[in-house]
Amino acid sequence: MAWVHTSGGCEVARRVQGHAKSNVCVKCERSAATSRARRARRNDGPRARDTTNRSDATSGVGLPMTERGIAARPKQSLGQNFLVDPNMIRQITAAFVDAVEQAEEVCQDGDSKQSTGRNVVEIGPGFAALSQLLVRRFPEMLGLEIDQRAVAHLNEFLPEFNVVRQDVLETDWKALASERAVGANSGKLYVIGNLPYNIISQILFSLIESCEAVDFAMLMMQLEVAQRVAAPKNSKAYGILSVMCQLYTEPKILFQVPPSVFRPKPDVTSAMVILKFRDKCNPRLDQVDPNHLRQVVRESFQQRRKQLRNSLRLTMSQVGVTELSERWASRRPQELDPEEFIDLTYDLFGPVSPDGDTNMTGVWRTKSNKERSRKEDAAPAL
Ligand SMILES: C[S@@+](CC[C@H](N)C(=O)[O-])C[C@H]1O[C@@H](n2cnc3c(N)ncnc32)[C@H](O)[C@@H]1O
Repeated sequence: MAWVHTSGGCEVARRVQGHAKSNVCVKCERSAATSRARRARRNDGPRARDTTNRSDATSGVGLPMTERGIAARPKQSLGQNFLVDPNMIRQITAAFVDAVEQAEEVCQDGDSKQSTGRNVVEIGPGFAALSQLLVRRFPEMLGLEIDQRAVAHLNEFLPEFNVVRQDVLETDWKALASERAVGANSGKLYVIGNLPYNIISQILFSLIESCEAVDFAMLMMQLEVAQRVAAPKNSKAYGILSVMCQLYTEPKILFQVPPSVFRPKPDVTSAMVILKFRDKCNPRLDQVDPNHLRQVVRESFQQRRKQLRNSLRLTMSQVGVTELSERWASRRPQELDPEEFIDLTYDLFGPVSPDGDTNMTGVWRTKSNKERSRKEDAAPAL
């Protein structure tokens, strides 16, 4: 008689009462006996014991792990693709330590006092794949993690790591820097994160809005997004993200990261990117209203194939301009340097009014996780 595994699909084998042992599930074509054996191996078999030690191979700290190399069932809604490959984890942490040392210009002879990492912030440490190693070098570093299960786990098994439960999209980077970066060489934050891909642009914009508080950020992102961030003008990937990131930072793709180093495996290749925030952003940025700059960049790229004289029609009518100047009229947005968007904004709107606000807070970022889920809760089911 045909039967199927029930409860949670074929991974959780629960035999339907009365069916013979040799029966094969009509869905996964695996017998009940095979499923039982797999379950036994997973719970207390030798493979499970082996993989419990996998965190030792990764770090030597030995946080408890499941067979999949992670400490709890990943939540897709929080973009939880955990790093499990020891070599990749070492490569990322080594690159971060190098970047900190470069930022602090630590002398090769070791004369300089090493930072204890009070200004190091990890976004979304999860189950500490990176922090296990980083906290040894930066004992005062801070983790911002939204998932209470991860925070509780780290408090128990990695108590030396200062991690707080927080939505990174609600973080006030300037306040954090004045609290934690005082006395650090640059007086700014060093940020690292393997982040949920669905909020990466929001995080980038929130860091940009607080650019004076951040020295550099080393972030994992989808390769495609990394290429957009670092794209030169006239390339296909050049767009809003490229303009904004390059106006405020010098982005550089460090290396690619294959799906195989994560659990669960994402569908896409990722990349580690470092964004070094500019000490001196273009002084003309202070002469335009950031809301106007945002409007011009967005509108220009909304119809990227069109000449600016056509794509900027709305803004032109808003400011009462009938013709764009020769400098801009027949150009397309991908032909403009990031800095030229400041000039274009200035030409359209004029200087920011003396009582105008050049503070960027809230200009680019839109929704926090809380707002998003509130909105999702309120939305009617489709
Ligand atoms: C891709 S996982 C990476 C976890 C860990 N760093 C690693 O490399 O294995 C992303 C982490 O960010 C956390 N996260 C997601 N949204 C967040 C938010 N808005 N604020 C803070 N952390 C968040 C998730 O809970 C998860 O731990």
